[in-house]
Amino acid sequence: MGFEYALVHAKYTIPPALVLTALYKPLLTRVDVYKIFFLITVAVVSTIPWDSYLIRTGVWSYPSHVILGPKLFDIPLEEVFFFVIQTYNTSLLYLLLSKSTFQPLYLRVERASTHPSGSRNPQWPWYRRLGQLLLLGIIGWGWSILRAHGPGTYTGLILVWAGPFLLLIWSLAYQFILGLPLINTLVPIALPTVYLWIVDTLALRRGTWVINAKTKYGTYLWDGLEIEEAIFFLATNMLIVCGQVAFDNALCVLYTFPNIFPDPPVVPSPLVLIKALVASRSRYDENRLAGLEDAVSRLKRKSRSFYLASSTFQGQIRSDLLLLYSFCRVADDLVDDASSAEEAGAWIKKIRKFLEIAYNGEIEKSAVEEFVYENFPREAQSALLQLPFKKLSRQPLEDLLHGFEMDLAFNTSTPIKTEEDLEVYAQKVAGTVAQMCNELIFYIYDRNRPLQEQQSIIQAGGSMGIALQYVNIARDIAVDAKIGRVYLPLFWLKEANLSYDDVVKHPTGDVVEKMRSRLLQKAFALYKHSRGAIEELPSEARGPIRVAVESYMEIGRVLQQEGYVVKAGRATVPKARRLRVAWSVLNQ
Ligand SMILES: CC(C)=CCC/C(C)=C/CC/C(C)=C/CC/C(C)=C/[C@@H]1[C@@H](COP(=O)(O)OP(=O)(O)O)[C@]1(C)CC/C=C(\C)CC/C=C(\C)CCC=C(C)C
Repeated sequence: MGFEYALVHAKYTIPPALVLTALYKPLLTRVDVYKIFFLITVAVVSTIPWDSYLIRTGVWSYPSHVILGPKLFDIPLEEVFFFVIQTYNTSLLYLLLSKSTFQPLYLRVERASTHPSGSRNPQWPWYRRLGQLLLLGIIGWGWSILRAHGPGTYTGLILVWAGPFLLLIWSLAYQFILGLPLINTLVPIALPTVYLWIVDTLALRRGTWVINAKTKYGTYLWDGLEIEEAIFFLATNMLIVCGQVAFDNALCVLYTFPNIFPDPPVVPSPLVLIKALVASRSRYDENRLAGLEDAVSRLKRKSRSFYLASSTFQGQIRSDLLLLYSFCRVADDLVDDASSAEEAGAWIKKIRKFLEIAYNGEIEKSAVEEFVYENFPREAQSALLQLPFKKLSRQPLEDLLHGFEMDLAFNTSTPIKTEEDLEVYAQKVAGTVAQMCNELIFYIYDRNRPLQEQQSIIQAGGSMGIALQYVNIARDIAVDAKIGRVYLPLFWLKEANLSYDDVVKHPTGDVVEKMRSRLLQKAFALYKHSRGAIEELPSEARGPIRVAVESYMEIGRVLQQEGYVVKAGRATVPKARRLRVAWSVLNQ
């Protein structure tokens, strides 16, 4: 009995596990736990028979003075623990590096050239076949050197064992394996592989495990690292990362295409995942993918706070919030960028008509599409058509349009005379947005929560939306003045002996600053009053909603400091500060 092998874990595998756990913990979801657990189970179950065979046939061995003693099918427990901890570490690294990637963008439609829409991505099936041929070749070569019972035995055993798993994963998930950014695939394979090569070099030198001289080539990658060991760690990390990628590929198909999977579960069974992976790629909805692509690029261009927050959401809710943002942004821009009040009014009318037909269960989808294609500019169409209106009630959307109508009234009168008017306006343009975010969250994660509980949380969300809108107004006093708008209540201006036009002409100075602080005070009071409700949301949404709210409220905190940085007339939160805020609220 000895502690040598156990010490390898104490020194080299457990410390990175602890660091990775601490780093990923604030982002961990139920699906992540499921994924890690699933892969560890597959890794342990598939490696035990193989490893046990290697030990029983003497390909490698462990001197009795380096292990604790207990064994499972002749495999020392330390070795079984190795399968668990390696899978855990590599999986966590993959999850960390993949968090910000919006994976549905890497799904590709594949259609036969006979399909009316023509041949999309005709190269993909070729990539699949090429990869399959390569892997079959590797398996065949492994088999031939294994059968020769010579120095290629250990290499052959690795290839014949790992090859078929890789072939299966490749055949199901080659699109993702090829398409995802290398930081999501190559890096989580390469980093742990090189690390384990170094650990292995040290272990082999100390004799913690020993490879039989007759079944190895005797070739070294570097001094002390047998080529077989190098291949083994590379192959196992490839299996873990490709397994994670395949899992994510399945989740993406499941959550992205309501035409194939109308109501997917949050934590799907392995059978459902397989169904998603084998679903024909010709059934992927191209319009849906284009809509998501538009939504991501719109969010990236227009809102740094919500873009950061969106990367902390996972799965279905991330797509739905992106699509909701896209809709709100497009509607707001159509109205804001109109060349006259009449044109803006006409856009509101058309959006209202769109809602009317989209929510009318008796009108065919094709008729709704036709209406949008005929009435809206090309770049706005996907934002309207992809709105997840089945998960949203109609009233907040209608209220949002009322809010836009209040904006239009600036052309004829001053719609915000009192603090109450300001609150009504903020409720319409932002309270409604918060309501819709929360409706989506409850629909996806907690549909069965008693309606009364949902309502009280949604109401608190509405107040939070108002707080965010106050921050928005406080930030944009000068920007709004440039287009002739003042959202500060007329009553406040009169108290300070200012007229509406005074502020339009001079939106700076001590008096305006005082009003800005007054508005921010109101914003922070509402924020403090409603932030507790975030902790009542389903667990998956709490951290990300904190990020969304806090990174926007941080603009308010910046505005309260002297000498804040202004870009394009607006106070901005430096990127490092935004990241710090996000990290700290995720860790709460
Ligand atoms: C994470 C993620 C992708 C969230 C998406 C949130 C979303 C759908 C935002 C829509 C934004 C939008 C364009 C709305 C149109 C009306 C409008 C302009 C509202 C103002 C937003 C400011 O956006 P921005 O700074 O880009 O706008 P301009 O520069 O003025 O053009 C608003 C200030 C409203 C934002 C309000 C929310 C996102 C609601 C936040 C509250 C919650 C999420 C609920 C909190 C929950 C509880 C229980 C308290």
